[in-house]
Amino acid sequence: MPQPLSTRAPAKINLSLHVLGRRADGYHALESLVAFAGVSDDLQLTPDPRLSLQVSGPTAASAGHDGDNLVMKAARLLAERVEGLKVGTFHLTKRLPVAAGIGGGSSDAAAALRLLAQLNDLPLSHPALRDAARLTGADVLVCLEPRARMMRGIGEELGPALQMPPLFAVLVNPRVPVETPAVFRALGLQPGQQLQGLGHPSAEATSRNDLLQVLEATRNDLQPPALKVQPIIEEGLDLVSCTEACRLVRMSGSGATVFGLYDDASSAAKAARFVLDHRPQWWVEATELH
Ligand SMILES: C[C@@](CO)(OP(=O)(O)O)[C@H](O)COP(=O)(O)OP(=O)(O)OC[C@H]1O[C@@H](n2ccc(N)nc2=O)[C@H](O)[C@@H]1O
Ligand SMILES: Nc1ncnc2c1ncn2[C@@H]1O[C@H](COP(=O)(O)OP(=O)(O)O)[C@@H](O)[C@H]1O
Repeated sequence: MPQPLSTRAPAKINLSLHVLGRRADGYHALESLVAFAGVSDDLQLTPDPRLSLQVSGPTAASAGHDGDNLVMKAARLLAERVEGLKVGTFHLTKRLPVAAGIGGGSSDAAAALRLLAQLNDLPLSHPALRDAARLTGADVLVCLEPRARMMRGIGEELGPALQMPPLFAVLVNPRVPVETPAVFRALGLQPGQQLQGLGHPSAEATSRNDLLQVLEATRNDLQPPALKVQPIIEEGLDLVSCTEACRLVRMSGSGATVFGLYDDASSAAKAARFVLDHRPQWWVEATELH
């Protein structure tokens, strides 16, 4: 029996997200500082001539039919581009909430591409791998090498990995899915419409205080339209705002997950207990962002 290969698929957090306009093809041009959390899904690949997927874990049911899973989409797109690609059986342990603004599906797809790259001795810079990532979804490329960095365009322009001081965070999701296209639609931009960008400050910060100052000068432009689509997000923002020693509260991606940032791990853990005490049914995690 061949040994399985395994990797983590960490949650993606948009620390900032500026919308610069809407392209003629309907997609929105973005500028976002992306980081990755300690909480994740897990993916294993056991080599086999046939490509297949099994999904288990607490949020497996909400991830949809296995055949439509982004893990399979990414693997198929790579197999179409690399002749004789060795494949196998994927086993996904799904823990992250689905349609939550933390790119769980994108991170799973990127994890699948990393495992296939390892099995086939392909470098992560291989053009077929990067094409498969881009074609699977806008957020997949940034998840391929999950390190904090700037992301621009619709996710195809990536900056270098940033030496970011670790941020201690609480992640809060009401377990209500929010569909990304609905939030972009609620922004109400016409194709071809440009926005007056304020410009994104440099995220190359040396200390946590510097980084928090940079983040305070940024925003998530999808937060107001997401609140219109799913007003429960406001409850998450309010609860996290009430936690002790919270330095910044914001929504990630198109929601509904919101995050709070703290100076140390114990404040983040305390904040998680506070939110869970008030909303025992919600998904709440204290974690580090890198
Ligand atoms: C908003 C972000 C921010 O990181 O994250 P999430 O909230 O999904 O986590 C991403 O841009 C989401 O990326 P991803 O979830 O991969 O999007 P895709 O599947 O490619 O696109 C879903 C739909 O969202 C809209 N879309 C997506 C990205 C973009 N830059 N402009 C868009 O208008 C389009 O309507 C598209 O059909
Ligand atoms: N592996 C997967 N994990 C989560 N969702 C998936 C996966 N594969 C396909 N999907 C579909 O992708 C959509 C977006 O899911 P997800 O990546 O969790 O969203 P978000 O980026 O907003 O957190 C969902 O509607 C879901 O049905």
